[in-house]
Amino acid sequence: MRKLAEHNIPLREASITQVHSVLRDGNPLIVHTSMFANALASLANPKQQQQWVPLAEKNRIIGTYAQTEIGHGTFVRGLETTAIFDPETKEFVLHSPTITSTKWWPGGLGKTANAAIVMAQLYTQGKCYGPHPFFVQLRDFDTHHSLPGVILGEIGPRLGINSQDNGYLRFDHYRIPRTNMLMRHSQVLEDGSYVKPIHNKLSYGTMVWTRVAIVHSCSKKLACAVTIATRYSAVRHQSELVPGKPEPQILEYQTQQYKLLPHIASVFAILFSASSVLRMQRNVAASISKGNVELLPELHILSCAMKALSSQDSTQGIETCRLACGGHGYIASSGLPSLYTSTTCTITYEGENTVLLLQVARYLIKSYRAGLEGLPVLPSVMYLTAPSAMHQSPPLSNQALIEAFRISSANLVKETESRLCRQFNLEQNFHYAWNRCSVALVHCAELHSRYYMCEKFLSTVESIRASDRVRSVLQDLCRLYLIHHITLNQGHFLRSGTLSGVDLSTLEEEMYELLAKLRPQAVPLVDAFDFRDELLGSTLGAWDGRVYERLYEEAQKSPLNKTDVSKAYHKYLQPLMKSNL
Ligand SMILES: CCCCCCCCC/C=C/C(=O)SCCNC(=O)CCNC(=O)[C@H](O)C(C)(C)COP(=O)(O)OP(=O)(O)OC[C@H]1O[C@@H](n2cnc3c(N)ncnc32)[C@H](O)[C@@H]1OP(=O)(O)O
Ligand SMILES: Cc1cc2nc3c(=O)[nH]c(=O)nc-3n(C[C@H](O)[C@H](O)[C@H](O)COP(=O)(O)OP(=O)(O)OC[C@H]3O[C@@H](n4cnc5c(N)ncnc54)[C@H](O)[C@@H]3O)c2cc1C
Repeated sequence: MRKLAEHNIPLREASITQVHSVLRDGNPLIVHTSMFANALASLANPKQQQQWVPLAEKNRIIGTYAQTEIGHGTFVRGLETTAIFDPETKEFVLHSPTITSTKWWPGGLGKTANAAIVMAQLYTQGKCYGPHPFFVQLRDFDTHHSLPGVILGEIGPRLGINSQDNGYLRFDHYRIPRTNMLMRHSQVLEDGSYVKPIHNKLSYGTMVWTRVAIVHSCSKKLACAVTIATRYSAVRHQSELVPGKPEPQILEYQTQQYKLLPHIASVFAILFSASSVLRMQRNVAASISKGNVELLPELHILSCAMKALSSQDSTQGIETCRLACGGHGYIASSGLPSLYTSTTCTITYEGENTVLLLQVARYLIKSYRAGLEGLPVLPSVMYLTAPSAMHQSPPLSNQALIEAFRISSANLVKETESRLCRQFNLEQNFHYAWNRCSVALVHCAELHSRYYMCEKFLSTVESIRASDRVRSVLQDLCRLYLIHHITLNQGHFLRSGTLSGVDLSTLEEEMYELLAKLRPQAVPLVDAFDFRDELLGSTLGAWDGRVYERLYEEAQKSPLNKTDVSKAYHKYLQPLMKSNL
């Protein structure tokens, strides 16, 4: 917090700095500095902002974002917490009517936060208007005691991020002023009448913002993991590459290069996509403040697509890096286990990935159908019905590979849409038919998202300002990324006829050459991420490469090493040894 103040960084931008990496196992303020700060910035009206933002900036108010309930996470429309307007007192009455309506999970809610943005079903004049955000004080601002009518606590240990006190929260007819409803987009007036927003999903804006921030953070986490595993692979010598010769650095093994280099490339692919979605988000935010919501659906879909892909890629990449370090990757001091546990949650939170991919698929199918009917579709999906440009680029050039992605994705959407129609004819119910096609629909979304990420990687590398040597390394990395993902998805390319078996063999051959070509760049590339040792927090990945010394020094810190004979010997082991059991 002191660093943020020193550098004049507004609270809501803290999450896209490295400030949170300092505490590797999560921290209780992360939702305060990210979602809470953003909800105030984007959902509160100017008067409300004047009232709460300065207090939040000074950390007098520490907030969280309380949406998920123990019985409802994905399906936001199904939330049960109610906020019923009482025109007599001009207050909302917040209530948790059932066990399933208990708020569950919000970060920092357990012990840290004294306020929350609560998503609750808004009722006024006897009518329900769906989930809306409310500013709710939970604890006394001086004593920190929870207020009467507010029941809260911490939910217990989790797979990771245990330094963050995820909490639960219930309301017992708890009253808040009318003016605590966040009223930038929709309002309840004094007489109880409801003023609707210009787009009915604007109250979901904080989720969209956070999905974009998550893409950035996934790139950083993966960059940490590849830094650790690559440096370690340059220090570690094992086995014989040629019988009788000295043990080589494990980075010399092609299989090790295959484990690491595509994930180094992935850091750039995710980062460049994140920057592109962030730019779009800033444009959309500016348009919304002028009353234009035209591009909101496109932003929603791209943020869903990139959040899903980047969380999946970084989680898998971190696990591959851990495995690439052999036994030492399993030790906590390597830093890799906590990187994994603090990243795998991004697959689930802020929209479970399958659910987000189905949102993307819904958009793809709708856009495909609109395109066929000659209706306007948004830029990122025009390719679904636009004529193919496959033959315009030299065979197997980068452009040709991007075109192959585009055509394969369009082909898969077309095929899945036909399947959906056939299923609809059988079921006579769109929703059942949709469910019957949902595995294929997720594949459509994944391929489209991968195409977008590949395209962003390539277009950024082509336009980036860099020296020829740096550009050439980035071009090789980008090429490796494209080929790697084509080989992983080869079925789609063969099915669409965009690449032949011979093409795939040629590309595979090139991939193996690229691994060897990029091997000398591996350490400089991860050094260029420029993580301080304190941020990496790894015995395996420190800049000086003193892996064994650090492992040994770290072992000395184990509490069990404080005494030669542990208490457990006297209490359990010695009696056992003497017991003839
Ligand atoms: C340091 C690191 C960082 C900081 C890290 C910070 C730590 C974070 C900690 C974690 C915090 C949390 O998890 S907070 C809780 C997060 N929870 C979630 O993300 C819940 C996920 N669920 C949802 O978002 C929704 O329920 C969703 C699945 C989209 C379905 O919503 P609905 O049922 O209301 O909508 P649907 O019927 O499916 O769709 C209706 C239409 O609305 C559109 N639509 C749906 N959502 C939209 C949206 N947000 N914006 C625009 N449009 C939207 C759809 O595209 C459809 O368009 P048409 O097709 O045109 O009709
Ligand atoms: C570490 C962590 C921190 C969190 N922090 C917060 C926070 O600060 N604030 C907050 O409000 N929430 C928070 N959450 C909650 C989080 O947002 C939800 O867990 C998430 O949205 C998923 O919802 P769920 O748990 O209900 O899963 P579910 O929706 O029950 O998902 C379970 C399974 O059902 C499937 N499924 C669900 N719906 C569909 C569908 N329509 N079609 C196909 N399959 C479906 C999913 O794919 C998944 O496989 C946090 C969660 C975690 C793990």
